[in-house]
Amino acid sequence: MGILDIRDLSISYDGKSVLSEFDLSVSKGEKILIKGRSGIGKSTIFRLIMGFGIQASGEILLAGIPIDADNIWDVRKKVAYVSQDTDITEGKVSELIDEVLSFKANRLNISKENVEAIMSDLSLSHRILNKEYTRLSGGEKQRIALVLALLSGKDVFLLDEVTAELDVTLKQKVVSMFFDNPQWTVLSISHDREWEEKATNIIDLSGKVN
Ligand SMILES: Nc1ncnc2c1ncn2[C@@H]1O[C@H](COP(=O)(O)OP(=O)(O)OP(=O)(O)O)[C@@H](O)[C@H]1O
Repeated sequence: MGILDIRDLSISYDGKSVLSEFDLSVSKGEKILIKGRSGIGKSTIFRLIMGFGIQASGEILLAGIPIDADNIWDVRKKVAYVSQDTDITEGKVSELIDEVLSFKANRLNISKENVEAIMSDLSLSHRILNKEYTRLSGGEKQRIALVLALLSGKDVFLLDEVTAELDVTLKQKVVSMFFDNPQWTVLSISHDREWEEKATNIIDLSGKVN
């Protein structure tokens, strides 16, 4: 049993099979790249793990416990999800960061210097703190969403195309930020080769689908 287990997962939309009898077992600390052509069902897997209302058969377990409607909020407390849709929130960037840091569990180890170091690694100037999130560029939103995930204190990450809008240097930095921590379990959906080069396991969904 892993930190995350997917067993016999099948999904279809309007009679068309998207995923069929899909199995995956992820051990703590693994760094997984999920790839496969557009529309094959990669994002659907993440949405199911986070409990975003899709009918499916099969089972998903987090640390051995089947995810269901009663415990989905526990799952969301433990798993950081950065979706392709970066229009996730609104408010000033500084307020969003303060909100994440205000959760008791996160206050323990994170200082203002940590935040500044992460932002500087992602080439984000401190001036962005005063901007409205909704006014940021696509790449800036993506990087702030990553900062929020990195500060969340969680240790399982589902990252959906989070480097798509970044330049090569930033892509490499983001991959290192998530993959270099041996404690973190990371599943990344991406077409970027920077993830493929460092992943411990590559799941290619092509050929697994009807
Ligand atoms: N709510 C929905 N209703 C109907 N069809 C859906 C729904 N959500 C996803 N689909 C379909 O399921 C298939 C898989 O979608 P998904 O977003 O998982 O693909 P993906 O592999 O992540 O693609 P991409 O690489 O383009 O992001 C697509 O054909 C999509 O149109």
